Amino acid sequence: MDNILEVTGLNKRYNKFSLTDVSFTLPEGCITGFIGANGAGKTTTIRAILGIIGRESGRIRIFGKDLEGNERSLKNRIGVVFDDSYFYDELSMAEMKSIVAPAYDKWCEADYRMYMELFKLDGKQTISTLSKGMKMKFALALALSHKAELLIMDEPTSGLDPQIRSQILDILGEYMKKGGRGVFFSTHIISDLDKIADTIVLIDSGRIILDCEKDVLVDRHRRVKGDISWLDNESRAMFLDLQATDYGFSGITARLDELRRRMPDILAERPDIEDIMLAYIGRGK
Ligand SMILES: Nc1ncnc2c1ncn2[C@@H]1O[C@H](COP(=O)(O)OP(=O)(O)OP(=O)(O)O)[C@@H](O)[C@H]1O
Repeated sequence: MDNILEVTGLNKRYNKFSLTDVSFTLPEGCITGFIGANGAGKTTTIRAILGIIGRESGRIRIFGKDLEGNERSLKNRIGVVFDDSYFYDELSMAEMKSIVAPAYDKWCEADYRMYMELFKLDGKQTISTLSKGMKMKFALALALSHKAELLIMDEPTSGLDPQIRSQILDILGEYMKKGGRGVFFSTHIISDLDKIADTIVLIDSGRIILDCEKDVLVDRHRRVKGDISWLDNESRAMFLDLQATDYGFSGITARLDELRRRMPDILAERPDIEDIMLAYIGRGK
């Protein structure tokens, strides 16, 4: 399987924040969820990938090509959605589309009309009068109407109601049915990941701390519970995150077998992705 997107050793420095040695890949046929706390560096990473902001070092390869020197041809193959899209508020959607469409060699008016109809959007409506959900759908219609093979989206479902979110996720599922494609999207909504992500990349304070298939991630971890008297310093160290009271403990571990050997009576449950994410970023629930 080829990689659609490869980010290697990306470093970007702001005054009070740095992306440090950010590396991950998006394999063909994969939907990757990009997660992390507020301010962890998701938008900065996405902007650096797209060349919207510069970087100190690092390599970005899209469809096996460096962004530098291939910007025009690569951007033709990428659909981009930001959570606050750069639209001219005073224009109608149809006018905005007329500005965007000529930027793409493979703009497909039929696809655009199909998505506008699916989303029940009327092109004559002025952008300033659109609700957040309508704006997001319009952004998605634009991103999906030029035969893009890679979708990069920054929080495409944030602030949307469950019905619209579900519709957008279904469309992404449909989009992936055609081979050779990939989706990379940031989100705070863990149920989005449950529904459609194949792999998960977790960023914390500008560093990638997990890059893993979703199912493998969940299989590898367990929430373990037991009596407080069973814990000693060595077993405590086997948890990523541990909450203990006078009576019992509960924690996330990737070392279930070792813990079972030391404490045969522990209870082990499958954690959800949020449990695992919080354990890795060190905050606990
Ligand atoms: N142009 C800039 N100049 C200086 N600092 C910036 C700039 N843009 C972003 N930052 C800082 O970089 C850090 C990461 O911001 P970023 O928007 O990438 O986080 P995020 O993970 O997308 O957060 P959220 O989930 O809240 O959207 C923040 O501390 C932010 O203040």
